[in-house]
Amino acid sequence: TRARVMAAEWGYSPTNGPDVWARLFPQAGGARQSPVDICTSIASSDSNLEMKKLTFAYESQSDLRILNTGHGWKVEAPQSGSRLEGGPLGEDIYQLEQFHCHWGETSAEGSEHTVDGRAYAGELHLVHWNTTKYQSFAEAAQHPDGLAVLGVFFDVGNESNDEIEKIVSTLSEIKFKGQFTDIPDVIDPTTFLPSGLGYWTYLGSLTTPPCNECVIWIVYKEPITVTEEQVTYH
Ligand SMILES: COc1ccc(N[C@H](NS(N)(=O)=O)Oc2ccccc2)cc1OC
Ligand SMILES: [Zn+2]
Repeated sequence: TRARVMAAEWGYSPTNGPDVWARLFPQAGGARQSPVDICTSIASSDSNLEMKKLTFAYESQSDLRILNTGHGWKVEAPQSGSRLEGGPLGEDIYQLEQFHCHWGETSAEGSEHTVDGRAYAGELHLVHWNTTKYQSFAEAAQHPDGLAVLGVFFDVGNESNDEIEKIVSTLSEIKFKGQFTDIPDVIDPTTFLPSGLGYWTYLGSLTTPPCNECVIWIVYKEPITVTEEQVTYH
């Protein structure tokens, strides 16, 4: 039936959106689903998180492939030389796999997480997987400590972000879902991170189907500034 056909293509409308994802993707009905609203008044500061500082090391890469996923863009950036560790990640080392962005029709909305009910213009996700315990990204995505995703909020301001511009400037070549192209510039993921490194962390899930409950979320408190053009659909 049409309803079944619609549900097979998940999205964000009333007939195929988050409220019905659990029909096709059972994990979407789970107890640790993302995104969440971060209530800063009940977020507790955890002293042993400070003890083991979160540290990261990335490589610079050029000719990265960017894909239009139909729900945003994704840059495949497997970096065997990258390391994310410490903080909430225990003794395990996580490696960068890809990064992608969520944004909205206007700069009034677009982020997946909200902070005390407030949405940001967009949100960048740097996705890492646990190479200490698992042999592949796909395997890691089946385990509760398999993935670690760094979230960085976008605030709209007057200055553009040069690194984001390297990505956004290629979007005109991939207007349709499934299209991809290579980013000629050298990209250093370190430059996406805010200067203030305070963060919130919680155990959650992929925010889209299949909604696997396999993500240790690390959401930076400080947004980075981009221009309106850099975070809105054209
Ligand atoms: C099986 O592996 C995955 C399957 C699906 C997603 N979706 C992802 N979820 S998120 N926001 O939690 O990273 O969302 C997007 C949205 C736009 C572009 C790319 C990803 C991520 C996965 O691995 C990270
Ligand atoms: Zn995401």
